[in-house]
Formats: sequence, C-alpha cells, structure tokens
Amino acid sequence: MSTDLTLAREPEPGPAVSRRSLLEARDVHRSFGQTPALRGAQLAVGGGEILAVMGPSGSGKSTLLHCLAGIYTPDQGEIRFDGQRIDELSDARRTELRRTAFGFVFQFGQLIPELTVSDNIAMPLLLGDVRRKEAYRRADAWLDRLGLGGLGGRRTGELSGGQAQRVAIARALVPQPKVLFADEPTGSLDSLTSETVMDLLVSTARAEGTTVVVVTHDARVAACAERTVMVRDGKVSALTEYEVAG
Ligand SMILES: Nc1ncnc2c1ncn2[C@@H]1O[C@H](COP(=O)(O)OP(=O)(O)OP(=O)(O)O)[C@@H](O)[C@H]1O
Repeated sequence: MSTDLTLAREPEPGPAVSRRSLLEARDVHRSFGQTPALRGAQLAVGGGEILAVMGPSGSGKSTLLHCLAGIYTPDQGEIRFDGQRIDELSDARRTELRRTAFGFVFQFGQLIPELTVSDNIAMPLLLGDVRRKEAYRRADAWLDRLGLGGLGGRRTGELSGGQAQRVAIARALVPQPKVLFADEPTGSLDSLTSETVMDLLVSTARAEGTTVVVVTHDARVAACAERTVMVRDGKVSALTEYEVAG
C-alpha cells in the first residue's frame, strides 16, 4: 500500500478520487439561499480510514459532512458510498442507508436525557428490530469497552460531558456502521477529557474497522486521525488524497 501525500494543491474535479475509496464527494456544490457553502468540494475517504476535516469557521466543513452522510443532497456534483450514487436515492432510501450504514456523533444533544445509558445505547438496535434482550446484551457489552462500567442504569442527563460523549460513541457504533460521522465530538469538553474521548473513539472505530470522518477545530483532535483535509471557501483546498497502489 502506498499513500500519495499531495499537499496544498487545488483539487481537480473527477479523476483525483481513489478507485478503492468507500466514500466520495465529486465536485459538490451546495448553497443555502444566496450563501454558497460548498463550491466544488472533492474528497475520497478510504475504507477503514480515520479522516479529520479542518478549516475556518463557515468554510463548509459541516455542510460537507452532511452531504457525505446523505443528510443534505448537493445542488450539483455526486456523493458515492461504496460505488453507489447516494445523492440520487429517494429520501426514504437515504434515510434507510443512514440508519443501517452510518453512525453519528455530534457535539451534544443526541442522547435522550430521561433514558438510562443502556437504553440510549440499545435504542438504535431496538429501532432496527433487534430483540430486546439481545439489544441490551450488546449495549451492555459496550459499557466496559468505553469505560462506562457501572453506569448502565444512570440517566444520561446526569452524566458528565465526557461520559455523555462516550455513551454517544457507543450508541453510534453499536449497530456496527460502515462510517462514523462526528461533528465537533469533543467541542464541549475540556482538553484532557477531549483527548480521552477521541482516543476511545479512534481505538474502538479502528477495532471495528469503521471508517471515521471527524469535523474539528482542534488540532489535537485532528492529530488522532490518520489524515487531515482542510476545507476553505467551500473546497477541500489542501488535501492528502487517499490512494491504494495497484
Ligand atoms: N442551514 C443553513 N442555512 C443557511 N446557511 C447555512 C446553513 N448551514 C450552513 N450555512 C452557511 O453555509 C456556510 C458554511 O457553513 P458550515 O456550517 O458548513 O461551515 P463550517 O465550516 O462547518 O463552520 P463552523 O466551523 O463555524 O461550524 C456558512 O456561510 C453558513 O452560514
């Protein structure tokens, strides 16, 4: 395997993407009214890769993540997952894809505070028709893995920020998604907690073979990733393109 480290170049639409990438944005444009958020964004993410997306505020990072995850559809350009155009799928099929193949961790707000840690982690499995006993067995297996042993019965509204983010990671990974999308997953945490949470996110995703796309302002968070791309003015403007030889 060889990696082509091409820094600080303008991406060309089309051929730059890897043949073996799992997730691709090809010349993606997306505006909100008169505000252009993405202006020809180009990115390829390899299967199992841990990728950080950095860039100034308002540059289009979150919009890119939402397009890659099939939450937004581009005005122009293509999003491909496992070779398939997901921007062309119906809303229902994209929702199904997000539920079955993608996991999400946001800065905060994705947990149900009135429910327990185990309930929150089991929730995506229960919604996916896994039987109750099996869902809780699998959820509880994640507690120790993420240093949450003994907290299964605690309401998530009573947790610290770092504990809550570890629950969010477990909740996102328990259905074994192909890709984990994380938007500022440590944005509300102090730097020490942030490091612990990021280490856990990366090590568990790696152990599961899950591809990770993490948007962050924090260089220390990005340092946990295998590769960092920069988004500027709606383009992936300095990138190290993923490539597999042969
Ligand atoms: N839902 C929306 N409605 C209107 N404008 C939006 C919306 N989402 C994003 N934008 C605009 O699109 C541009 C890119 O926003 P985006 O949130 O993708 O940037 P970002 O790099 O993630 O920013 P930040 O680091 O501050 O979160 C900004 O000008 C923003 O104001």
